[in-house]
Order: sequence, then C-alpha cells, then structure tokens
Amino acid sequence: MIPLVQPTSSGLLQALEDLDKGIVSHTNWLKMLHRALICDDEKADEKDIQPNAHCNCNFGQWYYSGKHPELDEMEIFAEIGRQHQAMHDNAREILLKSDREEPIVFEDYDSFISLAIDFKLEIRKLQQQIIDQVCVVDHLTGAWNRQSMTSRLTQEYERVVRSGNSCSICMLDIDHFKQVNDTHGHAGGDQVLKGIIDRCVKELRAYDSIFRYGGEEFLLCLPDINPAAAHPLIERLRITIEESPFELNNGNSVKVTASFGIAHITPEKTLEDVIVEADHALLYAKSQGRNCICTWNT
Ligand SMILES: Nc1nc2c(ncn2[C@@H]2O[C@H](COP(=O)(O)OP(=O)(O)OP(=O)(O)O)[C@@H](O)[C@H]2O)c(=O)[nH]1
Repeated sequence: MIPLVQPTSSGLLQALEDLDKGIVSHTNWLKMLHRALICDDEKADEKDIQPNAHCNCNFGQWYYSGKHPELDEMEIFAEIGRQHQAMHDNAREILLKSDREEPIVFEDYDSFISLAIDFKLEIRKLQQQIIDQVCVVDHLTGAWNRQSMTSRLTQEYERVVRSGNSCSICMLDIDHFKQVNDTHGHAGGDQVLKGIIDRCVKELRAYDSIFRYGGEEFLLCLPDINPAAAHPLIERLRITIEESPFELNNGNSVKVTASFGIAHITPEKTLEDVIVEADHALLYAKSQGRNCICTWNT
C-alpha cells in the first residue's frame, strides 16, 4: 500500500522552476560555447576551462547547494548530476583542444552534443515525476488528495475481494473546527490541519494511508486489520489528538478533538457503499457528542 503521506509540495514546486532555469541557462551556455568555437573573434569563458566548471555554472551552484532535500534522495537527480558533470568535462576538453589548435574530431562533438541533449531530456523527465507527485498530494497537509483516493482505494478493494484479506476505512473529522478558525485565524486552522496529520503518522502504521477527503475531513485506509482491531488503533489516535495541544506559530496553544466513523470493506459491498457507511458512522459519532468513534456494523 502507499505510505501514509508525502512531503508537502512547496519545495517540489520551487524545484520545477529551478530546473526550468537550469535548462534556459544551459541553452544560453551552449550558444556561447558554439560561438567561442566557431567565431574567430570570440573567446571561451575562463570558467568553462576550469576542472570544476560543473560546480560553477548557475545550475551547478544550485545543484550542489543542498537546498532541495526532496530531490537529493531521487536516483534520477543523481543521474542528472553525473550527466551535467560529464557534459561540462566534455566541453572543457573541446575548448582546450581548440585552444591548442588541435582538430576537434566529430566523435568529440557528437559525444558532447549527446550529453547536452540527454541532460535536457533527463531534467524534463524529473520535472514530469515531480508533477505526477504534486498532483496526487494535498499541498497543505501532505496527505494524499481526493483525486488519488479512488484509484488507491479501488486497488485495496480488489485485494480484499481477491485474497479475502480485511481492510477498514475510517473517516476523521475535526470537531468544531470553525471555532478554531474563528479564534486563531485561517493560518492557525491550517497549522492544526497539519498537526492532525503529524498525529496520524505517529499513531497509524507505516502501510496505512491518509487522504484529505474535504476541508477538515480525512479518510484513513487501514489494510490488513480485522474489524475488532481497527477500533483500538483509532482509539489511540483519538486520545493522542485530545491530549496533545497544537502549538501555533503565534505562540498560542489549541486543544482540539476529532470524531471518527469506521466501516469495513467486504466483497459483497461496493467501495461507494463502504465510504457512505463510514460517513454515516461519523455523523452518528458527531450526534453522540463528538470526540468518539462509531463503527458501522452490517
Ligand atoms: N484553516 C482552514 N480551514 C478550513 C479549510 N478547509 C475548510 N476549512 C474550514 O473548516 C470549517 C468546517 O466547519 P463546519 O463544517 O461547520 O464543521 P465544524 O465547525 O468542524 O463542526 P463539526 O464538524 O460539526 O464538529 C469551516 O469553517 C471551513 O472554513 C482549510 O484548508 N483551512
């Protein structure tokens, strides 16, 4: 199953922009390099002849800055770094040959230009991966978004039907959240939403997933858990939310509670039925005074 949450995407969106700048600056760099090689009155940039030219260009400075931890863990990002260095190393060799007035054979040129093309294609591939990731994640909380929920839950439903394994879903809704916004502002409310996800990550299992279902409502998918075991797991989460105050950036501390509705996936029900059941169970929990769990029994 997919993990609980993904890192929030503001860093990734910034990376998309920075990668675009990398493409633009290297397109300009290629133009200047060709000029230096072709036009008699143009000289190569001294920086391009240095052994560490790949660290000194704008993209290189950004690449080695360590300011994008989300990318540093991606294999494709490491590959881009290798290609970028190889491209600069090749350019340096060509420029030095030109300086020494040695012939630049077509193999030298072809290998250099292939590296330059591959570098650009690899950056475009990374950008596509980032876009795919950003599109399935809720930007505020890092939970999976509603668009990704149906396909993920369908996979889980099919697994239950195929293998007979159990799976529960749980609706979580923060109690009186409007009051949090009214008292602490929308920014304070946003911090509480993020804090709820932190508490879910702490209490749920690594293979559970959290989807942002609506404003202050989340759907938890709990695979391989029998109906009897789902309740104690969610009870731990309920208590953690109730007992750990949320520290806001403005120095205030807020206490909130949440209500929960649990339903179980079974082959004879549709996925839509199970979501409706969890929703009904949640409404019942609200009607019972909130800060409690209600399980739909069929
Ligand atoms: N800060 C913040 N508020 C949100 C967001 N999305 C929805 N809300 C607010 O969530 C509140 C939900 O209010 P209600 O549906 O009345 O529910 P409630 O106050 O939690 O009351 P109960 O659910 O009945 O306990 C509204 O005030 C919305 O403006 C968001 O992304 N950020």
